[in-house]
Amino acid sequence: MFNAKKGMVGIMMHNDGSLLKPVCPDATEPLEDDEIRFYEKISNAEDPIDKELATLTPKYFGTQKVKVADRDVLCMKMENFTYGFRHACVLDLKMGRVTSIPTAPEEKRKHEASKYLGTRATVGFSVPGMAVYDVTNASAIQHGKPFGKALDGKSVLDAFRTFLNAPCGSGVRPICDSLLAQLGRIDSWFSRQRRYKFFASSILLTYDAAALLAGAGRSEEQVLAAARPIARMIDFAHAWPADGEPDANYQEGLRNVIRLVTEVRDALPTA
Ligand SMILES: Nc1ncnc2c1ncn2[C@@H]1O[C@H](COP(=O)(O)OP(=O)(O)OP(=O)(O)O)[C@@H](O)[C@H]1O
Ligand SMILES: O=P(O)(O)O[C@@H]1[C@@H](O)[C@H](OP(=O)(O)O)[C@@H](OP(=O)(O)O)[C@@H](O)[C@H]1OP(=O)(O)O
Repeated sequence: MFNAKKGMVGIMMHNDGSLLKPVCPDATEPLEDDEIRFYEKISNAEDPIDKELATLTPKYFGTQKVKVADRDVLCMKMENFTYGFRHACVLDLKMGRVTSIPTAPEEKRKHEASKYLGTRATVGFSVPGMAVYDVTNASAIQHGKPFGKALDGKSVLDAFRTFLNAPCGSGVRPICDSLLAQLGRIDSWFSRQRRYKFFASSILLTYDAAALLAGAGRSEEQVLAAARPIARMIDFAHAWPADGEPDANYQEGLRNVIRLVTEVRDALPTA
């Protein structure tokens, strides 16, 4: 259960269905962890840009200490987008060509710059994880980092097709449309904000593929109500002050994510 590398546990689920994300292993109080400070700031914000940002992330429910094998682990409690899903599909997109903060030690910068070159250099993001329920073959697939490291600017489109269950045809269209509308809100926020540059931060895409099992004859509203598609920003351990500049590193990847989902949608057959 402990992650030997980071010396801590992975994400856990609370009895009420929310997520418990362990924070920096050395932090025993919330003020010692950057990501907690970030969520506290935006969830109590008066500033309109910060307030809007809070609507583009999971809802934050504060912190909680959790006993794991006799250790007190400090966790953030947050909204779980896949709670209650029967066939959860989850795509984690780590945004930006550059994923280390400007003051990171050279060794860390070099290590980060050496990974996921096939997608970072072409589409400006990487795919550290993807879980899909493949409706056509009735099988659940879980891909880790090696899958994302093997992708390039062309094959990443196939990964999006697989993730979106494109072979299911026109039933997938409302899911794509909903994801695109939500990604558009994130893009709009980035076009106006000049407060942050995010490093190694992700966009999470989720939906329940059980919505596609019922077959033809369902209205778009019925598919959407069952699929509950979500596109949100997650993972803010490395938020950096932007000093009045746009976050071009994140925006490049985001525009390509929007392009790829649009390409999958536009190639679907009409109903
Ligand atoms: N709000 C959420 N709802 C549903 N699933 C989530 C949510 N947040 C995170 N996850 C799942 O947990 C995974 C890890 O999340 P996150 O990147 O925030 O944690 P992490 O500890 O920084 O992970 P890593 O170090 O592997 O990047 C995501 O890829 C996703 O599968
Ligand atoms: O070893 P990897 O696969 O490159 O994964 C890294 C790694 O977990 C790294 O942690 P650390 O070893 O620097 O503590 C993560 O860095 P941050 O915690 O600073 O974000 C990286 O994000 C991981 O990279 P990735 O998930 O992109 O493969």
